[in-house]
Order: sequence, then C-alpha cells, then structure tokens
Amino acid sequence: MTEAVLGVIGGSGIYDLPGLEGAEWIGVESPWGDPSDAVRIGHIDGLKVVFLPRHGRGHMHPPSQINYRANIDVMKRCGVTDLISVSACGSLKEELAPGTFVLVEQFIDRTFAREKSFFGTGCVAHVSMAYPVSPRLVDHVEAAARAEDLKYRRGGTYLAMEGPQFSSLAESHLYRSWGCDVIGMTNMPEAKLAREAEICYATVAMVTDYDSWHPDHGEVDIQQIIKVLHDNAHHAQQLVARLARALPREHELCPVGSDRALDYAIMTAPERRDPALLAKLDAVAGRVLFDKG
Ligand SMILES: CSC[C@H]1O[C@H](OP(=O)(O)O)[C@H](O)[C@@H]1O
Ligand SMILES: Nc1ncnc2[nH]cnc12
Repeated sequence: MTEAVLGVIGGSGIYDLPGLEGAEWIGVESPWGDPSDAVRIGHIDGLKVVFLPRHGRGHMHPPSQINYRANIDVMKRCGVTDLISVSACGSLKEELAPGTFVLVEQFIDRTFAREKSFFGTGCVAHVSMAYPVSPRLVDHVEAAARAEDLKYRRGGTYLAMEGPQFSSLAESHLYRSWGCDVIGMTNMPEAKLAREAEICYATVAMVTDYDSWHPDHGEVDIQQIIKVLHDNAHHAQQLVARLARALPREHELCPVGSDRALDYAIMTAPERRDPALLAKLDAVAGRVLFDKG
C-alpha cells in the first residue's frame, strides 16, 4: 500500500494553510534549483499535508520566473501522491462569475518562456497529457466543494498564458472563440511536470475577474482581483481542509494513470543515458529508473 500524502500549491492570495497540526516550515533542497519557498508540512486528521506558496511568502516570484521543476521535485521528495493547485483565474464565460470555483478538466498551454520537462538530452521521455487532471482526485475535491456549499463548476478548460501582463482584448476574444473557460498564468507547465513526476494533479481555479472581454466589466483591474482573492481565500483554505479530512489514507490508483505515467515513457536506451541527468531524476523518476517506491 502507498500512503496518501496531499500536496497543496497555493497561488495568489494563498500563502499559508491554517489548521495544519504540528506544522513546520521546512527548506527542502532540489537538484532543479530553488523552489518558490520552504514547504509547510503538517497533518490533518493523520493525513500528511505539504503546502507550498507558489509565488513565495510575500509574493516574490512572477509566473514566468517560478521554478516549476523545483516545486514539483520538492513535492515528490516529500512523498506527495496527490496535488491540488489553488489558483486565481480570469473568467472567459458569462456564467463563471467572480467567486466561482472551477474544477478544471483541460488545459491549453500558451506559455513559451519556461522549462517544461524534467527530461531532455540523455534521458528522453514522452508522457500522455490527454487527461491532465486525475478524475478521482477531482471527485474528492468536488465532494468537499459541495460539503462547503461553495459556488463551483466541475469541468472547463484553463488557458495558460505567459504573462505577467494581462491579455489584450483581441487575445481575450480569441481564447473565448476556442471555447476556453478560464485563464491564468501558472498551471502550465506545473500540470505537465506533475504528470512526469507521477503525481495526481487537480486544479481549483478561483475566478477573480472577467478578463478583458466582458462589455460590462471593462479591463482587468488588479485592485478588484485582490479584493475577490481576499474575500475567497478562506473558502479555498476550508475546501482544502475538508478535502484532507475526507481523502482516503491509502493512495487510490489514478484512473487515467497519472501515478504510472513513466511506465513506458522513457525512450533513451539504458546504455545511452546521461548519468548526471539520471542523478537529478532520482526523486521524480526513481520508481522506473532505480526501482524506488
Ligand atoms: C493576482 S492576478 C495574476 C496572477 O494570479 C494567478 O496566479 P496563481 O495561479 O498562482 O493564483 C495568475 O496565474 C497570475 O499569476
Ligand atoms: N484575467 C486573468 N488573466 C490571467 N491570469 C489571471 N489571474 C487572475 N485573473 C487573471
């Protein structure tokens, strides 16, 4: 049996997770560089919970400078099996009003200035991203959202843009014409890296604004976003606490294979693999490379 460990990456406005028993901030080193911050590790009803503020305490790191690889590597080193991203996002649909929690199902990755893979020259791997979130984990998040009486919508496509500037009107209309539901700057490559690290991933996207397309709402206004974040942060924290109380203590196999993503993914012949890269992959790919776990 594999013990379930819940990871939480908190986005804008979420810099701590109250209610963790015995919580401590612990610096965890990664061969991929510096993560956004130390992790806060504690327990909720016996479940180990590992929290990391994506932008760092004090919001130091902009979306393009976040070391997504180090963040996911650190989660893996802490034993995380199931990872929730809590993110602010803009709405691209009339019915997704500010304050709505969207349990994202799909992503379109329009980011271009970020490291997107743990693999590369000397160890090539290709994982599937057809189903980027773990539906089983989303089931648990949905049950928690319902129990907390949150305004939520299950499903939807998250457009990941590079930022840090918000979209032009033309871009906002383009993404709407593609059928996207919400827009943000951080969930890619995070979701791709979680898949490479065989961690089940799900996103709770908190709508803070109507991006720039809505005729009655005008441009994105950061003051307004901060106000909505402020009003909703505690709902997100309650949701995570509820999820932690209910999550089965034994990790359940992912129906879309997130936790076995590397079974057949690595292409490079064993004798052609780069030992230096393999050493950095000890946590992320240890299960298949070194028979760990
Ligand atoms: C505060 S508005 C823009 C900022 O908020 C979102 O970050 P996160 O996903 O970490 O909550 C968005 O992606 C931008 O980085
Ligand atoms: N409109 C928007 N675009 C990109 N990221 C966001 N985060 C919150 N609102 C956003």
